[in-house]
Amino acid sequence: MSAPLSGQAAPLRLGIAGLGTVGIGTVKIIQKHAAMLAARAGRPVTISAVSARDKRKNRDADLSTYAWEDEAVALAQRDDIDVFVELIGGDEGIARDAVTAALKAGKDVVTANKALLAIHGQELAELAEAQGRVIRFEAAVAGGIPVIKAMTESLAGNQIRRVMGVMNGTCNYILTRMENAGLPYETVFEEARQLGYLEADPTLDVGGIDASHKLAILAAIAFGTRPAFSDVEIEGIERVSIDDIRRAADMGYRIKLLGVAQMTGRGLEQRMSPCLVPADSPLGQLQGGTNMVVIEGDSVGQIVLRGAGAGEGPTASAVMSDVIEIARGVRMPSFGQPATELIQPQAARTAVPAAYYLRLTLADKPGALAKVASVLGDAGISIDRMRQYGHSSGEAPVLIVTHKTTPDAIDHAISVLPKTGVITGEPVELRIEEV
Ligand SMILES: NC(=O)C1=CN([C@@H]2O[C@H](COP(=O)(O)OP(=O)(O)OC[C@H]3O[C@@H](n4cnc5c(N)ncnc54)[C@H](O)[C@@H]3O)[C@@H](O)[C@H]2O)C=CC1
Ligand SMILES: N[C@@H](CC=O)C(=O)O
Ligand code: NA
Repeated sequence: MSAPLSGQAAPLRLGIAGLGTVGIGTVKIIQKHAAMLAARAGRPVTISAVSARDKRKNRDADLSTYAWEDEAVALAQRDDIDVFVELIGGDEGIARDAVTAALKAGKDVVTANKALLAIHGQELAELAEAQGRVIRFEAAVAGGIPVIKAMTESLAGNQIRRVMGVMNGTCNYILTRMENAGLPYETVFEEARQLGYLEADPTLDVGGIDASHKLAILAAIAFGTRPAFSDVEIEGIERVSIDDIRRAADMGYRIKLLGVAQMTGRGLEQRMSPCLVPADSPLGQLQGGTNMVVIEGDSVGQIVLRGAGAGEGPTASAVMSDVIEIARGVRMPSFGQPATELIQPQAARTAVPAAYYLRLTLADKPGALAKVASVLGDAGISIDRMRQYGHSSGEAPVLIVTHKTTPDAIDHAISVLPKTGVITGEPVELRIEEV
């Protein structure tokens, strides 16, 4: 009887740079499931060498049998590795240098680095193709959710109409915790910091940048365009107040940091902003640090993927899916088609009509509401629902849900409203996304 395939074939040898949450998670899977991985990959998956900033640091895995490199670039160029696994992070500096060095040295690359891909993905994918290598990044978008493979493989027969989702677990944790515990943003932000949820630079999370990196990657795959992170219209969650979360809930909505990408006749729309979604929709129901990606294809209809977007196990699970794909000999182009064929997208600000949520604070005097209604009417905006809240001071909080209107009409109305002299404070305007 012949020996099993995994016993015959040469091992796939990895060099892992970055031994933090994701790096150690990846080492653990390889150590724990060696036989299973070999069977599935058709060959053993081994680690030849590793690299991180501090060799002496105590880590939650036995690394004693692997060679150590102080420099990630040196690791990337070693003769005894086939795949360079970049789990350091950052769009510039060492991660970019090491990935470039690996590709030039003829290695395949697996990375979880969404910032690197969103900003330098085109250049790296072209380099990989020129070298006859692959660069794969399932972990970079929505962590453990297999969204890259879903889009590049399972949905490859569809023209994608729209892709959207909640792709930053920290923001979703903050927003749902604010609602559930009735706490203000600042308190929950501090809680998230204590829990270790925030990136070293928290503005990447709460400023919507991390989620926008992910959206730019998905948009490139969905629409056959070069990744265009700098074209994403970004607004983070810093201005979302507990008041708006409560008022939105009163009207049957939840506030989510939602990314939406779609191709229209005007070009590629990519936006990341706090939006209202129906509380009973799949996105509205999403609690805590979970991610959700919604993909709409012309043949398949709507697909909803939900799961852990971060954390040691889920992210390492995605890294391993790429490693196994490479071990099997699958050579998938990074963005679903050859990088040189991706087109430069024309950036377009969204013109897609939507309903809007407006929260205004009116001076409590006769005719104030009539003036607001007249501004909205003049802008061609029709009111669907309106609610005035009890008040004790001379100010009256008013909530308006409009019928569908254009973003231009809303912008115009918001710019005119303060001139009526009946508005105190900044009007709050949030788009209500149809999901
Ligand atoms: N933590 C998570 O849940 C997720 C992380 N990612 C991405 O995975 C990557 C890694 O993230 P984490 O493991 O969370 O980061 P981490 O901060 O826990 O680990 C980073 C590792 O890189 C090492 N490192 C830093 N500078 C280095 C250098 N010059 N040479 C070699 N190693 C160096 C550090 O020593 C550390 O071991 C990032 O790109 C991140 O955006 C993606 C999805 C989820
Ligand atoms: N900071 C990110 C981690 C993974 O990408 C998040 O909160 O989702
Ligand atoms: Na993923």
